Amino acid sequence: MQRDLRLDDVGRRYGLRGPWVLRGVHLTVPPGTLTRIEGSNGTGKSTLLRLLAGIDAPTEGRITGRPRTAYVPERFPTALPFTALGYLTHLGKIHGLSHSAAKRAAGEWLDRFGAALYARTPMAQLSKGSSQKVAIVQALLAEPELLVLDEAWTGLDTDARAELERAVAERTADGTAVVFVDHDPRRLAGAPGATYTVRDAGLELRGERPSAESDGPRVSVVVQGPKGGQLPAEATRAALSAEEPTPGTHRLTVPASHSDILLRALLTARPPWHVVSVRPLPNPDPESH
Ligand SMILES: Nc1ncnc2c1ncn2[C@@H]1O[C@H](COP(=O)(O)OP(=O)(O)OP(=O)(O)O)[C@@H](O)[C@H]1O
Repeated sequence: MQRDLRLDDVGRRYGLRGPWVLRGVHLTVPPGTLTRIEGSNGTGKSTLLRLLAGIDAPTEGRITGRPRTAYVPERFPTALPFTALGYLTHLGKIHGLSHSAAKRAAGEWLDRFGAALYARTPMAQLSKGSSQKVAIVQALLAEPELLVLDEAWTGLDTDARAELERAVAERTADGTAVVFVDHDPRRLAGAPGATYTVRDAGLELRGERPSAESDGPRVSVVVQGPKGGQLPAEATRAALSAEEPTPGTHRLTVPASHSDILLRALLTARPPWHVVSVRPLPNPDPESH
């Protein structure tokens, strides 16, 4: 994603005389950011995500800077005459892959989400959880610059939920913007980004670092690097805080969902950094916030 996606004075209502579901919305989504959208039921979260995903158009206002976008809708249509693998291979080809590359990528993603067993199951026969995995894989296969996730974790098993958090962290580290809605306030808590609340048809910025230091699981990573060495930029971005207690030794605090990214950045740096310890931190007392 090269530039910001911008919503300028955007409004949406359904029907000529319907009430404004959204009005006067200004939102900027920069590359590589993670944005959470929250709000009570029926306030317009999905409407906003559909506008961001580009599958719906605003009634008024402008949306500019649209990047290559993928979307996981709240309800994924499964009544399609394909097997899971056939459908994903087809989509991979639409995204420019050869047949064999599309099939391989689709198979790898299904495997990563624990759905390889269902690769040859007709879509219409998939369980809710498995079809949700197909919905997620179709979005990730597209290697989007903007990924829009509407309750994408719903219906997933524990491993797949963690895998989706990892995939989101990987994508944001690679410059993809991710915008998501999830009913669980702890989802991706502590990951960098902003949280907006949809209320009274408008959008309120709740915080630049949603529940960051407050309630997300965090990990402390101690590393040693070359004398006077700068931490890799990717590692600094993933970290919530960094200190250098003794010269050359750095202690980083990172959301647990981003620890893989941090470690990869440190270990693949040239020269690589030495990871001294990785330990989970106790969750801070929510009462203290
Ligand atoms: N296609 C549509 N046609 C008419 N009204 C719609 C349509 N989609 C949404 N609405 C209305 O717009 C309002 C906002 O709906 P939306 O689904 O965007 O909210 P939401 O915050 O995502 O809700 P939930 O938390 O229940 O998923 C609701 O009153 C809904 O009935």
